[in-house]
Amino acid sequence: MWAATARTRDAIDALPFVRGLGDGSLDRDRFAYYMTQDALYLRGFARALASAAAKAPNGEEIAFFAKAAHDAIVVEGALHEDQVGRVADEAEPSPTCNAYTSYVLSVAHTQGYPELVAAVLPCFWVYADVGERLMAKAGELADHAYGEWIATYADEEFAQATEQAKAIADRQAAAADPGTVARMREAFHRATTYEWMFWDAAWRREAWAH
Ligand SMILES: Cc1ncc(C[n+]2csc(CCO)c2C)c(N)n1
Repeated sequence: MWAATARTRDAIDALPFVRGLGDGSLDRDRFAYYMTQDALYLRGFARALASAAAKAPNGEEIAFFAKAAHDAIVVEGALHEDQVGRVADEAEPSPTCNAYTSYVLSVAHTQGYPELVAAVLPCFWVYADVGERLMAKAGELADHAYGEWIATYADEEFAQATEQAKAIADRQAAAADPGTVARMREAFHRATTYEWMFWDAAWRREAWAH
């Protein structure tokens, strides 16, 4: 599945937003827009993770997704408050933020556990992948404008959570019928594309036309 998204991942690395995050040259306004949209995304995404916990077949996977839902709000929420302060209650999700969260929530509500696992996997995998790559290039994080962001996603514990999410998806795919596997691939691919769109939207400071 990961191999099928190689083009999208190359496109993510090439995004001006991601390059600027890596070398510290990204302007603060675009970063603040991204963090505000991300806070709105995390609230919806945490609900999808909680749904995955509700659908999970065993205690280990219930605990994994329930902790991921918790971390999406608490751990990443702390990063947000450090970086941009509390998100204003009146902040409105952008079209892309709305589309991505609505998409994962629609999978949560209309499809099964295997498809939902595939839909939430890029959120872990893309961020661990980008975090690791930016870390390798970043040098001393204390002197880096976006060091705290990079440290959050290059973290070893986060890498382990990503491995666990991949293992769960692999087990589900191995036991699934061909129709379910096809829907898992589609969900994985679409969510990976939404990850690209999310950064691109922040670069463009995307807004609603009306
Ligand atoms: C657009 C967007 N995509 C992925 C993440 C990363 N992320 C969100 S929730 C979660 C699981 C619990 O930590 C992870 C890894 C993000 N912040 N913003």
